[in-house]
Amino acid sequence: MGINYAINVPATSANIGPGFDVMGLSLSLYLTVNACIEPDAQPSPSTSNITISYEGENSSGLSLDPRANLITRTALYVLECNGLKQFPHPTTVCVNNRIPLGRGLGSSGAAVVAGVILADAVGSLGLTQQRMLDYCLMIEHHPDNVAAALVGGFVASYLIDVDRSGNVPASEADETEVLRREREQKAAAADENVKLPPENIGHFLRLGCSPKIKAVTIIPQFELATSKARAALPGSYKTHDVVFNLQRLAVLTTALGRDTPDPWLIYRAMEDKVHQPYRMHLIPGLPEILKTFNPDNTPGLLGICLSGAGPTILALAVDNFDQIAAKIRSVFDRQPNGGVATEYKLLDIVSEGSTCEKTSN
Ligand SMILES: Nc1ncnc2c1ncn2[C@@H]1O[C@H](COP(=O)(O)OP(=O)(O)OP(=O)(O)O)[C@@H](O)[C@H]1O
Ligand SMILES: N[C@@H](CCO)C(=O)O
Repeated sequence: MGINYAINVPATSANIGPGFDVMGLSLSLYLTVNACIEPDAQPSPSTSNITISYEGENSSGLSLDPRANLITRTALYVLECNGLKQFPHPTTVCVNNRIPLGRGLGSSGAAVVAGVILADAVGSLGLTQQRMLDYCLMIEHHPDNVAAALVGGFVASYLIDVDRSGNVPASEADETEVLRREREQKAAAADENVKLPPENIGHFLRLGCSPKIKAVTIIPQFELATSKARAALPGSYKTHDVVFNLQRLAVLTTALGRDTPDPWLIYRAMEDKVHQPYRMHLIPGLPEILKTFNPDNTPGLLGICLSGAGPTILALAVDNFDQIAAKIRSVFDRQPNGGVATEYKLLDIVSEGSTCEKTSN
């Protein structure tokens, strides 16, 4: 007899053009984590009592060490914050991940959300959604992906400006994710005192999104680490560029929710001067894609942008999905040195966020 938890977390596309670190859309592509514990399971002194298996995207490249794997490492952090040193003994965790890694579809955000929900489930912590978001934000320092993955739909979010580490200056929020992960791993290995997240760090609002809109995602077959794409951004911006984005973002928050989406209104509202211009050199074909396709020459298209930190291209559309995908892919095909191989996924924007279903057998 065991208790099973089936956790489902959607992929997400962050930014949606001007909403850098603000906006996220949840998409019909999932990370699934099945966890099984015995009903009378007890905390165990050793991490070896948890078994992890993984199938799906990049199945050979991820660590199955519970202290290194992002899902279980996050779960351990949340358990430790709540006075539980380990997973219950024995715990088996089976991960099935359909979200490509390092492509701008929120794979790390989904892993972090799954880890928080996993801890909540196996530790019977009773965390509210708001508290879960606090934990997520201690790991993934920008709220756009995790908020959308947690609550679903078209989501705007902001962070309260606090020192999330409890003892590290807030400026470390800007360290690269690779460095941050190294620091967190060292801290975990040294079994330092675990810092509880401050309460209510992240705030979000679900916005309207017309059910007619689908996400055409063109996924280049190379990874781009978010840390690398963030390192390409400048330290300061011209007022004109910030105003350019603010104007568009304000319009975008409402434009996607209209019953009949206005293609040119959305197309212009998805332009950006804060992150995409600085990431062009990392994604061959991106400049041409953003410059070439518009609602006049590409019927059905509403708007086009880099998905998250890239390299995936997100085209929001109401019709002619396959034709739009073919046009974007052809730009990647024509890139020098044999082109850039891509995959195409037509995804729904899902209004349901993460779920956790409990069953006994
Ligand atoms: N299911 C998973 N299990 C364990 N680790 C994962 C999982 N998914 C992602 N990761 C970790 O997150 C890394 C990718 O994170 P990164 O932030 O670079 O890209 P992304 O989240 O896919 O893109 P974006 O943040 O732009 O949407 C992977 O290399 C891996 O270390
Ligand atoms: N807002 C983030 C999303 C990627 O996780 C970025 O563009 O860097």
